[in-house]
Amino acid sequence: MATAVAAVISALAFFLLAAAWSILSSYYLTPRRIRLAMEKQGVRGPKPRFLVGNLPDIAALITKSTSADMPAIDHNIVGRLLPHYQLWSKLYGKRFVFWYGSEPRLCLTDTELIKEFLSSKYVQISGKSWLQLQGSKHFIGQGLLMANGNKWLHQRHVVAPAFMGEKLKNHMGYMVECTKKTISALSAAVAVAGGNKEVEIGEYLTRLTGDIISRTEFDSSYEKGKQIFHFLTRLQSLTAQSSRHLWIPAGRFFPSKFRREIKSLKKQVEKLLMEIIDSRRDSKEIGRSSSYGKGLLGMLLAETYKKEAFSYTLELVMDECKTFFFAGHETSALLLTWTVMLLATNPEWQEKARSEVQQICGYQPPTADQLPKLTLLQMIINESLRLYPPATLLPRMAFEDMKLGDLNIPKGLSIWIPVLAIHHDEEIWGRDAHSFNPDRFAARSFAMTRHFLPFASGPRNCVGQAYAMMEAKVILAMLLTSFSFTISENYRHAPVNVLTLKPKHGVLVYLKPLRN
Ligand code: HEM
Repeated sequence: MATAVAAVISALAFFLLAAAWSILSSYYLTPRRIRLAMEKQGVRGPKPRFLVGNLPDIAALITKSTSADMPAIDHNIVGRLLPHYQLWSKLYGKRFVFWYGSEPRLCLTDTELIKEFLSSKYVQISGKSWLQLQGSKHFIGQGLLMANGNKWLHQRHVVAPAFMGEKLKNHMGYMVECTKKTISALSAAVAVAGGNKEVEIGEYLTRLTGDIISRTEFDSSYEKGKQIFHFLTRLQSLTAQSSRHLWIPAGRFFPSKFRREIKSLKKQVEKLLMEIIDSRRDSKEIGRSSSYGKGLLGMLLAETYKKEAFSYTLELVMDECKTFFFAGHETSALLLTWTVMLLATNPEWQEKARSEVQQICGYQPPTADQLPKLTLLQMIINESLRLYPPATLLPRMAFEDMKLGDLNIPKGLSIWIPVLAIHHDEEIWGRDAHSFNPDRFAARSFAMTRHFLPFASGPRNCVGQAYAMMEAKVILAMLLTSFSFTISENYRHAPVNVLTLKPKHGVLVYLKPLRN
């Protein structure tokens, strides 16, 4: 008996010691090693507090800068959304280290170094950090956005073809069909109001991009896909709220009032996904269908049957479906919403874009061959992505020591790329950096430069970039030939950064039908 008790006590002591060592190493020794390594190279930053780092400073600065709406429609939004970047870059230079809890982050704005860091040379030894993985565990899990190393490489290789070439062109039919429905809904709303109606356009565009991605993923099971996405939207918001304390030691074990709802939503989503998956398998097995479906889900299901070293499990298929919904729907809706706001406040550009669309497409929805000819529209979209990039930041962690230009980056340091600040930098874009001037993209090559990062760059850039551009052009072209839009006097300009860059109160515009 005494030996058994002694064994339990020593196991417990061992466990406690291991836990204490892990906490000491993660929350003190490693951060200290990284801080000293960076200080040696002259890279400094605000003084961190024990455990919380600079989080209280960041929270206080953002709370202050976003406490009120902006007094006018001003595109100079860096100080509002990244006040900590603005303050610390003035004090310590454009390279500085700050602390997200006990995670050190190197702010990097040198676009030459960023290009190198995002290149294929470093793609396998950098990626998503533990904090990011934990935060999205119950939401998008191990899908492409959160995968690292070889797993990422394999997953990317499997899904990328669904968003290229002929497959991409096949999605265009869905885009046109869904946009027609949205235009009918908007026309009906306007008709009720007697021809000039104020609408919050963001709501319509979010539903529209949700419908389109649902078709792209699930083709014939689209209605069920929409149900899934309804649950996922709630799941996304709950997981974001419940992961706020992850930076605290053992924070993931804290009781969360959302835990039960998260579990139940996750179950509901997975049940619906399994129903679609089972019906696809049945159809294929009884010979009613020759494949598992044309959409992304069909492609992924086919992968589960491959006998290769890496094959998709059903869990990973589900994570991938959730990832593509998350990554491919809100970002696109935001691009469209901000573009409508910019066109509604710049009527001369709205008219120019409309003339171009009418000249090239008449009053018909654009065809795939016509899209590259919509060059003014492309310039407008680029300028919108520059001023209001839906993804304002790119965080990546170094998994190994690496040499980046003149910098030695120690393993465990997160690189924080403030895309919004780079897009508004007067040294890069000139003195009108905060103005809406699509002409700056007239020289096509500017969009290709290392200074323009709305979709990141390198091999781990946005896999849906061509899809997003095609979708934006189709929807904007169809909206422009259906309505003219002016900004409502009730619109309040209040960009906020909650994972993505959003208009806090939506975008209120008056729509006027151009045809009966
Ligand atoms: C205007 C719309 C969009 C913007 C601004 C955008 C932006 C981005 C950015 C900045 C990244 C890199 C994120 C990071 O590594 O931290 C990314 C990755 C990704 N995007 Fe997009 N995206 C858009 C639309 C889409 C669409 C339509 C899809 C899918 C159909 C999509 C799917 C993805 C996926 C799966 C990744 C992860 C890629 C990887 O890690 O290999 N995105 N996107």
